[in-house]
Amino acid sequence: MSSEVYDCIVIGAGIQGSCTAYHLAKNQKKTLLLEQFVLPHSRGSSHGQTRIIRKSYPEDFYIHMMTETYQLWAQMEKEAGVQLFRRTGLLVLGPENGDYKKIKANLQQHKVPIVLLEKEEFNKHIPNMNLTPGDGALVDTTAGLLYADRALRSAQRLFQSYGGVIKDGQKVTDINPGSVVTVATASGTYRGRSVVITAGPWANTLLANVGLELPLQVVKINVCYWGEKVPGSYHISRRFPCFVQVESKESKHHIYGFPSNEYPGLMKVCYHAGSETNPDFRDKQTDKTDIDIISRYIARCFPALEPIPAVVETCLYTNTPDTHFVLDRHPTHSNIIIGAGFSGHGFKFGPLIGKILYELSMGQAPSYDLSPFRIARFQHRQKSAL
Ligand SMILES: Cc1cc2nc3c(=O)[nH]c(=O)nc-3n(C[C@H](O)[C@H](O)[C@H](O)COP(=O)(O)OP(=O)(O)OC[C@H]3O[C@@H](n4cnc5c(N)ncnc54)[C@H](O)[C@@H]3O)c2cc1C
Ligand SMILES: O=C(O)[C@@H]1CCCCN1
Repeated sequence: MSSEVYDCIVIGAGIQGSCTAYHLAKNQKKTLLLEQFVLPHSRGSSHGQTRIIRKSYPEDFYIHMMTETYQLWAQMEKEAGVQLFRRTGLLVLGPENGDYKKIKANLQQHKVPIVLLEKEEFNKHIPNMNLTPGDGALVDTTAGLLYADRALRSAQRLFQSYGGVIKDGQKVTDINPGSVVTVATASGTYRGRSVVITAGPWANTLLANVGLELPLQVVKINVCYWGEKVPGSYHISRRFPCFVQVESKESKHHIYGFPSNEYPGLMKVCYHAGSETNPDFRDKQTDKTDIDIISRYIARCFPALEPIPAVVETCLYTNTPDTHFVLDRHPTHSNIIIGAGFSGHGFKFGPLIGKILYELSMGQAPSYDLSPFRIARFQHRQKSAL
């Protein structure tokens, strides 16, 4: 074992761990970032070209957090000298009385600039798309997309430029709590005054080492790309926005997509649900119900797309029962910090999550009210003996 003691060891180099490490090193903390796979990799939740960034949430606390998050992304863009955010607007659609109504009211209450689209003028703004009768439609004009792979690389590169150390290809196999925490991998043992666990779909595997089990469900998401019948019909350069259909005839779960940009002639449209999986054996899943749901939605609402996917990739969600994140200290070891359960919507918050986990790991008061994110909310479900 090396005699070196880090201020913090971050386990897991997805967007949350990489952003946490970035804040730590930027604040002169001696930090080690450990990753089980050789970087970059596509087996967790943070790979792929794009993610939606938006204030369109029904909950106040997420809108509130997004104000600073946009600033932190802009700051990271500046430091990295790389474009990470592209404003496309986000088209939000759904039956007037459901979640759509809550999102609209929340955006209006928080004075987020939006444009309400009446059905008569819908196609003037959004060509090649059919608005479902009875659905409301609005555009959150501040929203857009994040270049995800680039953002992840930028956080890791900045972390290293501030003196941080990344050791990839090193799976953590044991964690021994104490005032100095010992973390073991097959290649070495490391010591840190604090540890942040941001292990994505593997969170519970790691937490078992510190006597904790959270009610997390790992879900495989099919990331589907659909061919444009006329290439360019939904292209980003034609100002087609990102969209979220919050509920639809086909499903109560979101269907969401991005303007075509990543692969020429293809538009990414996905379903916000999938089948439960084991992150180490996920390719055994063959359920295609989700793809059928998107197909039917596309046939009905996107007349200029082929309703059969041209490319299907995979990505994992780690869901909590209420879909809110876990941002907390370990209940008995206060220098072990947990960031988990990002439930398919955590990427956009990366730099703010990183700041919050940094604050917790340094024993500081967090800048936000973390009550929606506490482990204690699962008390009745927890299987741990704590
Ligand atoms: C298809 C899809 C679409 C999404 N769309 C959006 C969106 O539009 N907007 C949005 O905001 N969010 C979105 N999300 C959610 C977002 O991408 C995730 O919330 C986020 O990437 C989670 O990051 P993470 O760091 O927690 O997990 P991960 O990226 O999985 O990182 C965890 C890391 O820990 C490592 N690790 C695990 N165990 C160990 C160990 N024992 N030792 C060392 N390392 C370990 C893993 O290898 C992994 O690299 C989407 C997710 C998916 C899958
Ligand atoms: O976090 C987001 O913004 C998207 C919305 C749709 C579902 C997937 N995640």
